[in-house]
Amino acid sequence: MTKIISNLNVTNLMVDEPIGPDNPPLLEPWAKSVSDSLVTQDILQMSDFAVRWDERLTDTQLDRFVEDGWLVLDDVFMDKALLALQAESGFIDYRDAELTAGVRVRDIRGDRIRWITKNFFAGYFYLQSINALATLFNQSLFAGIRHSEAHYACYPAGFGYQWHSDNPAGRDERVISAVFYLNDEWTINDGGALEIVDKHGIHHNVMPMANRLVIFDSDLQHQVQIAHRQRYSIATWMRRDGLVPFVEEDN
Ligand SMILES: O=C(O)CCC(=O)C(=O)O
Ligand SMILES: [Fe+2]
Repeated sequence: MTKIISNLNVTNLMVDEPIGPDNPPLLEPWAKSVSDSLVTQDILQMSDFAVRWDERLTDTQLDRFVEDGWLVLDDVFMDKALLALQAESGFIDYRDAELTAGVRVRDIRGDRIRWITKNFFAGYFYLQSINALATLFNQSLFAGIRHSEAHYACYPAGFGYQWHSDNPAGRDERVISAVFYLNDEWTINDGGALEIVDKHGIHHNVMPMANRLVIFDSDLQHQVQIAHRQRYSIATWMRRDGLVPFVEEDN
């Protein structure tokens, strides 16, 4: 009978340049050696999220936004960026959302969320692109936005978010809200529409379809109708205050 001889106990495992304090893992897209030498078309980059916001938003649309308080843009990002956001949204360790008081009230909002920090890849590029949009709002509407914040959100089937405005009573730091949707093939039977009341008191239903960005004045009342299917989105706020943008620890 052949005897299998293992050398596992005697041979040291050889690792080239072991990872340690002097040799950190190259996990961040902006790590120097990655951006210097390895950038290929396959690596996700900020340019994949570039949108010519000044061309996408005509003067007429901007006027309507001021007049009505809301606006919808479709086909916002290129496929690569959309796919990356969809993929990232599927791998997130979501946390229970909280109301402002820090109390979880499942009856009021059923979404599970994760704030976007530098540790996200696609989400962080998305946030930079939204900052470029905020610059356009500052230049054209004197919106006074100083930074943006965003979280991935997942509404399990059977949940929504009751009527609210994004500025709780007495607050006004949020200037403009923007929600980006990630759901392929969403139909009317899937529920989960964003119902928004415009500045004239007219109700509008917006379906949470992939690659759609709805932008609205943060003071407008809105609700998420009950979704009958898992519903993915990125809720985003452009704010006038100068707070540190990341409100949650990275761990
Ligand atoms: O997902 C949506 O359509 C809106 C979410 C929302 O209103 C919020 O998170 O404040
Ligand atoms: Fe909201």
